[in-house]
Amino acid sequence: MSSLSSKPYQVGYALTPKKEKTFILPSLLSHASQIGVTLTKIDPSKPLIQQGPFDCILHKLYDSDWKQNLQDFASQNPNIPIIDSPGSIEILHSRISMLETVSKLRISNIGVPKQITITEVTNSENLGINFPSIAKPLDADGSETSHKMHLVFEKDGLKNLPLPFVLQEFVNHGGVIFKVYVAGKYSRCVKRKSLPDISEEKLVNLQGSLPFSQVSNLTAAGGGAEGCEFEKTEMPPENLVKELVEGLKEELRLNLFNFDVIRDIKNKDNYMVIDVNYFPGYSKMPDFESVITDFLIDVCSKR
Ligand SMILES: O=P(O)(O)O[C@H]1[C@H](O)[C@@H](OP(=O)(O)O)[C@H](OP(=O)(O)O)[C@@H](OP(=O)(O)O)[C@H]1O
Ligand SMILES: Nc1ncnc2c1ncn2[C@@H]1O[C@H](COP(=O)(O)OP(=O)(O)O)[C@@H](O)[C@H]1O
Ligand SMILES: [Mg+2]
Ligand SMILES: [Mg+2]
Repeated sequence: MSSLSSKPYQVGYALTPKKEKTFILPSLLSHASQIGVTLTKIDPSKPLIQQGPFDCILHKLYDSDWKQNLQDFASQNPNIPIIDSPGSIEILHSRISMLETVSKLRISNIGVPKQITITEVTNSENLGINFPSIAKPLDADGSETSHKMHLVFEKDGLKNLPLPFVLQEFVNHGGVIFKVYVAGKYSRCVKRKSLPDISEEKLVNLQGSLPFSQVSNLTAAGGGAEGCEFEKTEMPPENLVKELVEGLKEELRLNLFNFDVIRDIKNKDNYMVIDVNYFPGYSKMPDFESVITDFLIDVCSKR
């Protein structure tokens, strides 16, 4: 539970309309205001210096005018925390660099699936990637297209996919994914349903590629771990999650992110990180209001 902040704090936020709708919820505003934290909308098209005063800035906008606006503000207000630095966020905008941060940590039992970047599709070359695999848009910049993925069952399935993309080996993981949310010193791991496993038997009958929107066609029941199996699925070891969170925080220098982890069904000690996102959908996390308010108080009081 949040404790009363020592003084009133003003937090300015600059978000897309969609993000504002899912994050700036009445329940967050009311919890924060009870504790002395006011969240105020920033007009990103006007100089930040003329708005406020703010004790910290929260943002998830990436256009160059906004980045310039932030930089001008930062040079005049070097002590006001900006959550987070655009330079640090940028690492997560490529599906290659986002996972390189995980590989750099060299934590035993934690890896990433084998992946390569495809900029053109030729007939001859051997890609060194096993099928099934997933084609993911290289850019993970929050655009509509950045989430449009395809399951690819054979080399022929690479034709006609939007370039450039990352081709990543599909790892059977029992249809359950773990999502780890980080907000400053707080972190929380939750499980969610994921894509179903693809057996060798199923694979022989699958051709070409399939957009994710049609993946439910793969299973009679509509995909993912079925009710009971999902409930029974064990969470990953707490110390492993903690090591990963601390390592990623240090490597990325970010306060607000989440990452997706799967457990390899072939070797249950092995975990793979498949995705890292900046400022994810926190409202789906347990205790969202108090976690975010406590985080904001922490940031504002440290400056
Ligand atoms: O990948 P998962 O874990 O499902 O989380 C998604 C991504 O983080 C999206 O960010 P992006 O598109 O930048 O990858 C984000 O959209 P926005 O931040 O753009 O809104 C969604 O936030 P909510 O819309 O708050 O649910 C969030 O639910
Ligand atoms: N290598 C993989 N093996 C198995 N399933 C995967 C793999 N990569 C992604 N998935 C599945 O696809 C979903 C979307 O992929 P992800 O990389 O998380 O994209 P997004 O950035 O759109 O969330 C994941 O939540 C998971 O269910
Ligand atoms: Mg994801
Ligand atoms: Mg993502």
